[in-house]
Amino acid sequence: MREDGPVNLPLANRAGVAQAPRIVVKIGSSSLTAPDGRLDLTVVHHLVAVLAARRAAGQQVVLVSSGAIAAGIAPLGLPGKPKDLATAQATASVGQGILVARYTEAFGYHGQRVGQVLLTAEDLIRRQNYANAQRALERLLALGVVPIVNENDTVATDEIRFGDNDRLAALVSHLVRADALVLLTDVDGLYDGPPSRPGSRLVPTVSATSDLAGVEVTGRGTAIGTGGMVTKLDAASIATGSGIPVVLTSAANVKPALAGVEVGTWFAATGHRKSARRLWLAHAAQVRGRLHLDAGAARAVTDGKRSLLAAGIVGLDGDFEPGDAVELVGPDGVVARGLTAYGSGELPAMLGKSSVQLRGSGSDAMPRAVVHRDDLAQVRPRRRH
Ligand SMILES: Nc1ncnc2c1ncn2[C@@H]1O[C@H](COP(=O)(O)OP(=O)(O)O)[C@@H](O)[C@H]1O
Ligand SMILES: N[C@@H](CCC(=O)OP(=O)(O)O)C(=O)O
Repeated sequence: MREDGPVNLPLANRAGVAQAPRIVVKIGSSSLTAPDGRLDLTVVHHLVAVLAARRAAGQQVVLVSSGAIAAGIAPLGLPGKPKDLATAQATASVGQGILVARYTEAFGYHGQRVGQVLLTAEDLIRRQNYANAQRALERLLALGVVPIVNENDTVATDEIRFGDNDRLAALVSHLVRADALVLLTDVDGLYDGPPSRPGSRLVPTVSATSDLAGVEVTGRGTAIGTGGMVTKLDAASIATGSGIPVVLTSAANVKPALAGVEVGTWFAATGHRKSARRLWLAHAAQVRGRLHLDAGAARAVTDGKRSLLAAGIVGLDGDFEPGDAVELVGPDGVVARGLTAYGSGELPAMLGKSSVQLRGSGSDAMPRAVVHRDDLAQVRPRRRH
């Protein structure tokens, strides 16, 4: 297993993708769906031929594939993508089997095996589940198998769904310590405005968040896709922020993209690998409540990366227990997420009190920080869908 600790330097450019030992490739529903709404087998066969060639060349590949709902629509005779959760779950249940059967056949044609891995957001929140998923994926890769990952749509509930597979792909890239993430969609890259608008231009490289200033993205994708470009930029930010560069391009460009040719948009790695725990906290944790901070406390947990003390908390909402994930909200909005040391029952009596006052009140011999800095993850302002 790729253990925590020193890792290879992030790939410096697209050319490195061709030699990267381990890559995650994500394909969206919009690319896998033919105009009549059915699974487009031409796309599946083209994708598989390219991935199988990479495998044969020694590269380890994890495929995150959407398309379960799309593949279930025609067999169930539905008019389009279901709107209610229960029908979407049922459609995904029918479609996922079909999808994996097609991948199994297609990879089988190239003499390769696949393994289905269905994950829920919970699997990336709970340490035990995370470790299990990591172990299973590592073993699949060691056995030469191509893991095919999707969200476990049939059991995922509305509250804690990824919904789109872009963020799931970014978190899986972190989970398997991939060297690069390749996001395949129905446009050949990120444009500075809606691609359908005349005059919009391809953005070839994003090296820092400032390169996105002036780029207009929408959350509207195709009728079958979810999240549009917004979730892809979120995914790119999760991956690059933890040291994994991203190539975003069309499914038609998969071959040149994996060969390291200059296609699509390259998002350079901007950060270093984070602990899995911080990444869960920032991007996957199910939040049980909110702590409202005064300006000084908001600054201390962001700029100073200090622990949150009761003295800086002015209010709270939600019903949470010690150890639950909560959002920390400053005067200008959410600044961080963290694991609280106190539940919503005992916190109100502590608000605004200094550690000395709390010691005097006898509640705790040595009051702890409400959120210790090791249990804090900063949240970057999120784009609106
Ligand atoms: N600035 C932009 N650059 C590129 N595509 C964009 C932009 N803004 C919105 N989009 C839309 O995002 C869509 C891709 O998202 P989506 O349909 O959710 O794909 P997928 O199913 O691959 O996840 C494209 O069809 C495109 O129209
Ligand atoms: N898990 C869902 C994917 C949802 C979805 O549409 O994702 P995406 O096309 O990646 O935006 C499915 O397989 O249908």
